[in-house]
Amino acid sequence: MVDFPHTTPSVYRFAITLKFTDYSVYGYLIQAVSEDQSRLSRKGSESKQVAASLRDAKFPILVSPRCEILYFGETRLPVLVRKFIHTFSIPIEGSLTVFRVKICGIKLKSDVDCVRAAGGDAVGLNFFSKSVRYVDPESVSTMELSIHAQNSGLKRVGVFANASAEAIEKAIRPTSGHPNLIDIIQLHGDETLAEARQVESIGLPILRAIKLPTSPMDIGKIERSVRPWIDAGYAVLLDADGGAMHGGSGKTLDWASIRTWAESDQQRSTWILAGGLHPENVSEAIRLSGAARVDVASGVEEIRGQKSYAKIQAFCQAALK
Ligand SMILES: O=C(O)c1ccccc1NCC(=O)[C@H](O)[C@H](O)COP(=O)(O)O
Repeated sequence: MVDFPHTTPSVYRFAITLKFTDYSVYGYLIQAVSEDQSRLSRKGSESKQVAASLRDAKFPILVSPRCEILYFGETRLPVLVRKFIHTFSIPIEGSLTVFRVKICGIKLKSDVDCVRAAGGDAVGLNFFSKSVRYVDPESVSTMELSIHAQNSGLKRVGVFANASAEAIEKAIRPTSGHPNLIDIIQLHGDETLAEARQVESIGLPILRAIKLPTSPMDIGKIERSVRPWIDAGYAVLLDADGGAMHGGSGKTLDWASIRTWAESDQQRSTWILAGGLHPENVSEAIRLSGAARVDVASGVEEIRGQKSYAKIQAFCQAALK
């Protein structure tokens, strides 16, 4: 897996490393990539340092002599490369380089400033109208909030629940010609894979929230919930089932179960721990679950729907230590 420093988020939204051993698929890939009009370099890359030195290069895809594909895309993987991955069942070793700490449901520019100062690297803009954290995508204040988050170097994750692809697209680009309000689409409802595929056409990476029971689970239960989404190329956010409100429930998952599943996952898929985290339990949650990435909404609020700066600060400090 290649992880870039978070200092250049506007250059690299994510990097993916794929490994394969059968050289016959190599030709297929080159064809797929060039058909997709992506620029291709056959220079090798064997270390993080080499990959990092390519930061300013203009090659979104790099196939190394060791048969690794590195993709440095601004948006999702090119369609034909995705097809390639599925056709040959290539295990994805790294996936969306998303974020380490996301503070979800921000509403104010001062929330953004606080997240940035605390060391968080992503904010969630909640576009689910029934949420207490909802922000109207068509309002000027939301547009300004989004621009401020982008200028602050934070990833902007748009949270949706059961919205159609058309509605999501409209929310992301409320006026024609306006830049996207967000960088990543978080699907937090009961969307099917087929519906998510339609959302893909928008051209932004998708993060799939998987709502799990709060009680202990066996590997099979978690695996059945997450695997179809991981196989489809999405990063997953593991959240406690919040019932009709979908998210922001403040309920915790059984972290030991999550760890057992994660350790059994040979693909080492990208996943984010969410659900009931707060400044006092986040380091324990990370220790028990093995999470490398965390997300929080209600746990950094004193008044429901209103962020507490002391809590954001304490949360980030505990999560990043
Ligand atoms: O936060 C909400 O109100 C919400 C409503 C509907 C769908 C998703 C929502 N939040 C998405 C998130 O990513 C939350 O951070 C996640 O559900 C965890 O919430 P919490 O348990 O409050 O930390």
